[in-house]
Order: sequence, then C-alpha cells, then structure tokens
Amino acid sequence: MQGVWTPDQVRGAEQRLFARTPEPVVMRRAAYAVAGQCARALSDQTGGVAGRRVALLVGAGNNGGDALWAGAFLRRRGVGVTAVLLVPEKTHAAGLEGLRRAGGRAVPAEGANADTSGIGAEASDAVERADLVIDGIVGLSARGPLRPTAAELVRRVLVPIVAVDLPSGVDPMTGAVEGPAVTADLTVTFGGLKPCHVLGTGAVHSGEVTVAGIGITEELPAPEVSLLDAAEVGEEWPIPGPADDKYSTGVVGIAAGSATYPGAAVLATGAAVQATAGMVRYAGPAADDVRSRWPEVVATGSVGDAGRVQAWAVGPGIGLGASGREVLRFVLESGRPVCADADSITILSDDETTWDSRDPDAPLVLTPHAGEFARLAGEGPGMDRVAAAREVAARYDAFLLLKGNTTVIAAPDGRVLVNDARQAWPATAGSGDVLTGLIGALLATGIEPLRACGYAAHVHSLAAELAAHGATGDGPRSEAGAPIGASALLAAVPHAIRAVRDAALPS
Ligand SMILES: NC(=O)C1=CN([C@@H]2O[C@H](COP(=O)(O)OP(=O)(O)OC[C@H]3O[C@@H](n4cnc5c(N)ncnc54)[C@H](O)[C@@H]3O)[C@@H](O)[C@H]2O)[C@@H](O)CC1
Ligand SMILES: Nc1ncnc2c1ncn2[C@@H]1O[C@H](COP(=O)(O)OP(=O)(O)O)[C@@H](O)[C@H]1O
Ligand SMILES: [K+]
Repeated sequence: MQGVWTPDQVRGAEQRLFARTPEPVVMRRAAYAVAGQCARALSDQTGGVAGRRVALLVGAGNNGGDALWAGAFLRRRGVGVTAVLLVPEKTHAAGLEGLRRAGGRAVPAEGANADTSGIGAEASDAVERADLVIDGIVGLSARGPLRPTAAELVRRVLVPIVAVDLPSGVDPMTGAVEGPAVTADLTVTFGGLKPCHVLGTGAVHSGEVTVAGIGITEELPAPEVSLLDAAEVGEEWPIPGPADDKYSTGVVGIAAGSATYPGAAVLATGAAVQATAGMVRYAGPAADDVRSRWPEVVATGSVGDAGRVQAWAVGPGIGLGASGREVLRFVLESGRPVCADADSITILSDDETTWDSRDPDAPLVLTPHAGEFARLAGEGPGMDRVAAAREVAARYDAFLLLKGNTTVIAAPDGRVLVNDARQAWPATAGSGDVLTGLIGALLATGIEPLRACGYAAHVHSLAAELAAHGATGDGPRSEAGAPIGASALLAAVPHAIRAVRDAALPS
C-alpha cells in the first residue's frame, strides 16, 4: 500500500528531521531532486540539457526557495535560468543568492515595461522563451487559488511545467481546485504523497508524481490515507484452492431489483458471479430475469427463502416502499456482513427503526454517491471528502465508500483507502450496481471490509477503463476510448481481475 500524509504530518516530520539535519541541507536535497527531474524532462523533450532555458516561478516561501536552488543546480549543468519573483521582497534570500552565484538571473514578475496584465517585459519574455517552467509559487502552506499575477504567468506557459512539492493553486489537504491553478506535467514531492496528489482534480493537476525521500520519509508517522496498487489487489484477490468447494469460497446473497428495476438485480448479481468462485444467491422480484441472464445463480423470490449466505449486498432498485424496507431489515439483522447501497441508503437516512434492526456485531458497508451521502449525513461531502467520509463512518460505525472520480473508503476506526479512477468512464447508470455486487462477493469470502471495498473499487474502475478502450476483445486497444454502459463494464470485470492478478506475478 502506498501512504499519503497530511501537510501537518509532513511538517511534523520535517521538524524532527531538522533536529538532526540543518534546514538548508534538507532544502538543497529537495532542490537537487527537482533539478534532476527537470534535467531528465529537458533531455526527453529537447534532446539535451546544456543550452536549454528554464524559467522559475518563485513565490514567497520555502517552495520558492526549493525552486531557486533547483535553478542553481540546473545553471551548473549549463541551463539558462531566469527566476521570476512574484513577491521580490519576500524571496527566499539564500536560494536567490545561490542562484545568482551559479550565474542565474532574477526578474520581478511585475517589473518595468509591464503589459496590460501588469507582467513585466523581462518576466513575460522568460516564461515565453523557456523550454521548461518550474512552479515554486506555493507549496505546503498554500491557501486558495493562484493570485492574479501568478495566474496570468501560468496561463502564458506553453511548455511542460514541473511543480515543486505540489501544483500551486491546488489545496494541499483536499486536492480541491477552486480557481486558477498550475497543471503540472510532473510533480516532485518530498517525503511522501500528500492528499492533493491523489484526490480528484488535484491528482489531474499533479501529472506524474515522483517522491524524493530527502530524509523526511523516515520521520513520517502512520499515513493518514492509503492507496492500493494493482499488484496488491491481484495478490489478494480470492481464488479457489485445491481444497475449496462452492461453499468454502463464499456464498453471497444479492437483494436487489424490482419489477420496475430488474436491471439492477441482473447487474449486481452478474458482478458477484464473476468476482469470485463460490455461489451467488439472488432474492427478489427479478428472479426470472436473473435466472435467464445468469443461470448459475440460485434465485428465489424473497430473502426469507434465500438460504444461508456469508454476506449480503442489498439495495439497488429495491425501492423505498414497505417491501424494500422489510428486505433491508431482514439482511441487517442476519448477523452477516452487509453492503448497503442505493435505496437502502435512502431508507437508512430517514428510518430509525430500520437502523434498530442492525446486528451491531456484523460489519456494515455503505456505498453512497454524493447525493446519497448528503441524505445520510445531513450535508454533502464538501471539499474535504476524506474528512467527510471518516466522520460519517465513525458516526454510523460503518465502512463508508464515497463514490466519485476518486473513491474514498473510510473504516469506522479512521483508516482510509482511496481509489483514483484516473478516468471517468464508470460515470454511467448502473455501474454502481456492479460495484455493489463486487463488494458483496468479496465480503462473502471473509476479506476485511475496508480491503474488500478497496479491491472492488480498483477492479471496477479498471474494468470500465478496459471496456472503454476496447481492451477486452481481440482488436487493438483504442487510445482514445469510447463511452460504455454498465453492461460493458460488467463484461469487463473478468478482464480486470486477470489484469490485476497478472500485475501480481513475479517479473
Ligand atoms: N523548510 C524546509 O527546509 C523545507 C521545505 N520544503 C519546501 O517548503 C515548502 C513549504 O514552505 P512554506 O511553509 O514556506 O510555504 P510555501 O512556500 O508553501 O508558501 C508560503 C507563502 O505563500 C503565501 N501563499 C499562500 N497561499 C498562496 C496563494 N494561493 N498564492 C500566492 N501566495 C500564497 C503565503 O502567504 C506565504 O507567504 C514545501 O512545499 C516544500 O516545497 C522542502 O524544501 C523540504 C524542506
Ligand atoms: N466522474 C467519475 N469518474 C470515475 N468514476 C465515477 C465517476 N462518477 C461516478 N463514478 C463511479 O461510478 C459508479 C456510479 O455509482 P452510482 O452513482 O451508484 O450509479 P448507479 O446508481 O447508476 O449504479 C461508482 O462506482 C462511482 O465511483
Ligand atoms: K509548487
């Protein structure tokens, strides 16, 4: 698992490091890492390093200091370096001195011969003639979007941008982008990933992210958030062993669909059938539809007749009426782990008596999208989706999977997993039903709920990606891709599972 640390955790680690290693030494390590990545980018893009031009956008803090020292290192490799100072009187003095000693120059952003936007001619020229721009505008202490002068300079950049620590204008803690912000091709961060690198829009603005240790990593506490990679999901994905049979690999019950919404039942059940070995039981009014599409499913008309299961997935398409409520109460008091989605969440939002039927010893997973989250929590998730998911998970003593481009999964004990879809192909009706079936099947195998949700979210978004790019058939993979429906996503689930399992094979 890859860790993600909050700005406060990183600052704390920095302070512990500074007790052993002087701050300027640490800054030069950080800058050296940035310079190395910039040299690589220049070389990839222009075929060389010496003789190329780099512009530094330098803000008022240590982030600007990093950029200035990186400029000094690049200057020593023969790069022409111009620092554009956004707040000249607050520029990191030692960094500026270091750059000047190395032969670099510095110009104010709002200098002489300013154009109508207030940008000085030399600053404008430096940015427009650069082969690469380093964003040292603001780092961990950033608040809000880029200010107008910085925003205007960034707007003029037509070459790759390497961000120091994080793309300026993105909120470090939440990844929110509420105005002008840098969109980096590469971000060089220090110690470990921060939330802005992995959450939603911030992840997009960060581009490729590389982590330079610089001595901070060793000082970091347990991460606030974790990310799963394909190999880990593949390694842990449950597969049958020689001693297994259809019961030992997990029996999942799916309580979904209605006469009006039989599709929800077919999608959730189909996901469970393909996710794991074992058995899928279906209980509900869409039994005939389910049987005709998935003959291997043991289907009955009601949850009471379903037989024994190791976990339930409930909710998609069950409706908000009396029968839906009864079904939900039945599974909540079954003593089995439950994944409650869609209508179940809406019911739980306003029905205390349904909560009362819950067996407090059985894990409960809730999988709201933003609207369902607002119903459940009384307000929407807001910008800090990690904090919101964590708070509601603790409040309901449940595992909370908040859907979206970045899926945030919080355990009641505060652990958080994040799955970044890296694309938006799953944003299609019915794809949530597929996710519910995947989670239910994994819960039935006995996997811990936080991980079950993480594995399911990972395979779900990968299945959408593979389907959208036509990577599931015999033809060549399309680079651009095309929209898919939930049925295509569902059909791609085995391809996604194979892909993560292949990623786990020793290389
Ligand atoms: N202290 C150190 O020696 C080290 C610090 N590191 C660097 O230091 C950075 C953090 O430095 P600081 O705490 O000085 O803070 P920053 O460099 O992030 O920025 C602080 C300054 O930016 C201003 N500011 C905040 N939001 C702004 C916005 N939206 N637009 C324009 N200006 C804004 C603040 O008023 C303040 O003057 C890290 O991101 C990292 O790059 C690294 O070099 C590792 C070592
Ligand atoms: N913009 C997006 N990018 C990536 N994934 C998304 C996006 N929007 C939604 N998703 C994912 O698609 C699924 C949609 O679920 P849901 O909203 O319950 O849809 P439905 O109820 O129609 O099945 C969730 O897994 C969610 O995380
Ligand atoms: K930056």
